Amino acid sequence: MQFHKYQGTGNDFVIIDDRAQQFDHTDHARIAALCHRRFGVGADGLMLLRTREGYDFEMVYFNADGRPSTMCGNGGRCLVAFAKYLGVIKNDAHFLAVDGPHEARVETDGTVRLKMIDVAPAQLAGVGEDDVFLHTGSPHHIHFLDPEEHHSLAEFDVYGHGHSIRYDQAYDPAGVNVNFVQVPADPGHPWPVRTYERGVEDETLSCGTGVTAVALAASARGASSPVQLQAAGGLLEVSFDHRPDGGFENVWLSGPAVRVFGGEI
Ligand SMILES: N[C@@H](CCC[C@H](N)C(=O)O)C(=O)O
Repeated sequence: MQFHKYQGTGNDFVIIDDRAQQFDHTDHARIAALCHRRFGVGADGLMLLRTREGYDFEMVYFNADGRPSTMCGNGGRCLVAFAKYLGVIKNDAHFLAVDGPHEARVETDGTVRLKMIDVAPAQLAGVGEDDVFLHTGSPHHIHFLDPEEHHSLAEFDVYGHGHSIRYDQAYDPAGVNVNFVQVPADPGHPWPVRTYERGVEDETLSCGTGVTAVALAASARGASSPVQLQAAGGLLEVSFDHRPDGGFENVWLSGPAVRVFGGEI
């Protein structure tokens, strides 16, 4: 069986053209083995591109632990680039993912823009206003670093703090992804973000639904659409409109999505 390796700002995926539905999606141990960084191909997740009536394709997503999960924004963007590579789409896509239908577009420079689900208002997720929760297709806890306490996100212990919030009782039993954000000196500058991902159980270089959640949360702190987010693996952009109820609509995530290599498994 052929596989393809893609990455979107360093969030990397094994992708399989499963239009013939020959991949055993119930074999979670095999999926985890393929994603293993030493014994497998190595990836943050695995996706199947399947056919689906009424859509260009269906996205079936698994985390690196081999289990199916909620929406993956960078994965969705990579799968759109893969659909173009296969000739399943030209530049525009309409596909089905676990959180519902999505539109997407591949721009001439290769940037892939993905429309995300509408998002409910941010909820406070701690004692102060530095912690909020948003569901952008996947659940995200966002912590804004206190500039008095932490001068640099680069030196912050993302694994240690992320792991403890991910397993906090408040998020039982599903758990949560955890994003740490440094407030830039000027809200028009890129917002530095680092993310601990559920299902990878480690920091990843970028998380699409995560930076989307950060951009929406940052709008309460002076950021206006479009917001640029500096993930460890590259730059992403999120645009959105405010809804009268405090939620968000017309949310678009944009950035690069690149084929790295392919092979046989
Ligand atoms: N990397 C993804 C998020 C993937 C899902 C996440 N690990 C979860 O289980 O919630 C993204 O780009 O959004």
